[in-house]
Amino acid sequence: MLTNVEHIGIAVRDIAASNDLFTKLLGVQPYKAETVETEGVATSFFRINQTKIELLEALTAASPIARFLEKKGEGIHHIAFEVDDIYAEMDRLKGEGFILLSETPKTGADNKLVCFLHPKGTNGVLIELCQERKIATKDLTPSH
Ligand SMILES: CC[C@@H](C(=O)O)C(=O)SCCNC(=O)CCNC(=O)[C@H](O)C(C)(C)COP(=O)(O)OP(=O)(O)OC[C@H]1O[C@@H](n2cnc3c(N)ncnc32)[C@H](O)[C@@H]1OP(=O)(O)O
Ligand SMILES: [Co+2]
Repeated sequence: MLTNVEHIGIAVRDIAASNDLFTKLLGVQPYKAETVETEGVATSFFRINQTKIELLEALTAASPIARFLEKKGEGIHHIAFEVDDIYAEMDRLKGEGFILLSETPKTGADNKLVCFLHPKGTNGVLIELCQERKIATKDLTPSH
């Protein structure tokens, strides 16, 4: 099940300049910055109540963000939905005919499991599914 919008991803050319811009716009500073090597991106995150904004700058020419900036310029790059069970959602959405961009979940920011749906199958909007990694409850039970 999709439970809520987890974040909105915005592609930017210069994350330092955009951090200043979004700090002025939102009235809060980014609460974290993270490099995600597998996607070739530097990110920063802003939060207002439950709403999260992810700024993304390309670190390599092969990054999806570099290609996006080249073709479309800066702007909204993706919408990420939190899911309770990413494997179940990937199966369900594949069954509904959506195009998954990976067969298995990848590791995203915050060590979450993520999977993308191709924008060609979603009215031109890149969709990210993301799920918190679950810690087995037995790992939290104190041993006696
Ligand atoms: C930080 C980690 C993580 C998190 O935890 O939050 C992230 O958010 S990572 C974000 C960056 N990673 C990704 O975007 C991974 C998924 N994306 C991809 O695999 C690719 O970008 C793509 C969607 C498959 C497109 O790649 P490719 O086919 O190589 O690029 P093209 O430039 O040729 O695009 C083809 C086609 O698709 C359109 N497009 C591309 N990106 C988007 C987009 N974000 N939104 C809407 N449309 C998009 C592009 O314009 C092309 O259209 P046409 O020109 O009409 O063919
Ligand atoms: Co994202």
